[in-house]
Amino acid sequence: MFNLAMFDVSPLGSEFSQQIQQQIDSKTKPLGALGQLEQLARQLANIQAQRTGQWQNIQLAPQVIVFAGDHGIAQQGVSIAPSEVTQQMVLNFIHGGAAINCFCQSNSLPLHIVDAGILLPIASELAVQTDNFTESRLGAGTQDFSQQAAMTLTQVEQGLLAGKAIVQEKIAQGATVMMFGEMGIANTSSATAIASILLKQPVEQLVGKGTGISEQQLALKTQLISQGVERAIAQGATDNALTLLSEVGGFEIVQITGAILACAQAHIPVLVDGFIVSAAALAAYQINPAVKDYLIFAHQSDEHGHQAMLKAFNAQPLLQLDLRLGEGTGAALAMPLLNAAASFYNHMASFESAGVTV
Ligand SMILES: Cc1cc2ncn([C@H]3O[C@H](COP(=O)(O)O)[C@@H](O)[C@H]3O)c2cc1C
Ligand SMILES: O=C(O)c1cccnc1
Repeated sequence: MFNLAMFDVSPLGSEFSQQIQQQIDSKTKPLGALGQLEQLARQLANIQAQRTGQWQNIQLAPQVIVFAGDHGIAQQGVSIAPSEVTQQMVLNFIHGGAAINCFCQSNSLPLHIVDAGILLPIASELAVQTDNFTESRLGAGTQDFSQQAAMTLTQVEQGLLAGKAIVQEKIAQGATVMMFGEMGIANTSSATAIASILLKQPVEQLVGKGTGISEQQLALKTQLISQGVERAIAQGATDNALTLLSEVGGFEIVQITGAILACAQAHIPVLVDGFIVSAAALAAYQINPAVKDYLIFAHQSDEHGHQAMLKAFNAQPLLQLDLRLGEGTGAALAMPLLNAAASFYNHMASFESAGVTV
């Protein structure tokens, strides 16, 4: 039987905080001079200490996982592209040609692709041959959430567990920091609906142009999302994350939600990408607010509503590059900053060892 207690997360404790702060303050620099990198080092060291008891040396073994899913609402013309592009992009990921492939390559990040429920599965011969690919399909795309629930509660539960299982496998293989990406034509509509319900803000304030739709399409998108949001709220989505995800979620968003919860549960930090992954993070936060302690926000997306989401987490994102792509690209681009935080924390000389007297 599915039980949300399977996603229990404990908040970060403070038993190591003093030693960690002392290590940072002993470094040969004015107190606090490494700014946000110091906060990053504190968070990374603390999470690792909760997991392993070891706080002196931050070890980062990153993993990027991109979840793909299709969305029924795409049929209404709320994106620049049709749903078929989701599968085409999954093939592009597998063949190494997408933006996320380039940034994983340039930052030496391993990339795994998950079919969480795109319209048509990729050819089984290719799926079998590709060892960085997992088939974890909840269906052939969701229903159009402007008209009816996107998926059943059973699919939500399966999706949360599937995301958790995928992450657990990567953790068992040694990953210690996780980045999630997504691909799914029209998934900014789903993410906007989730944000509107959880932030209790009207769709008009959060909706954006996604892939770059026209003003006319934006008006239609706003109206359709609002219809779905209204129904979801009537069904009790405001106080129940499972209802929320079944009403307006996406297969990739649900699996990312389960994956984020599983990371927090295992004391693994998550470097959160843009608008869609942040919506999954909001859903995870609704299920268990303690997840917040394990989240690091990579960047502020150019998608209109992302700022409001970041504000809800009281987050200061690491980068602002006007990205509006998803795929995990913002997270992959921010990973060098985590490496820099670990590097100064692990290797910088102390006043004592360097003989520097201030
Ligand atoms: C070629 C192409 C590659 C992409 N890579 C990420 N997205 C991004 O755009 C989609 C969300 O925007 P919307 O809600 O407007 O459809 C998602 O697939 C997201 O990952 C892409 C979109 C396209 C067209
Ligand atoms: O920030 C994102 O994740 C995003 C924005 C627009 C389109 N796709 C993704």
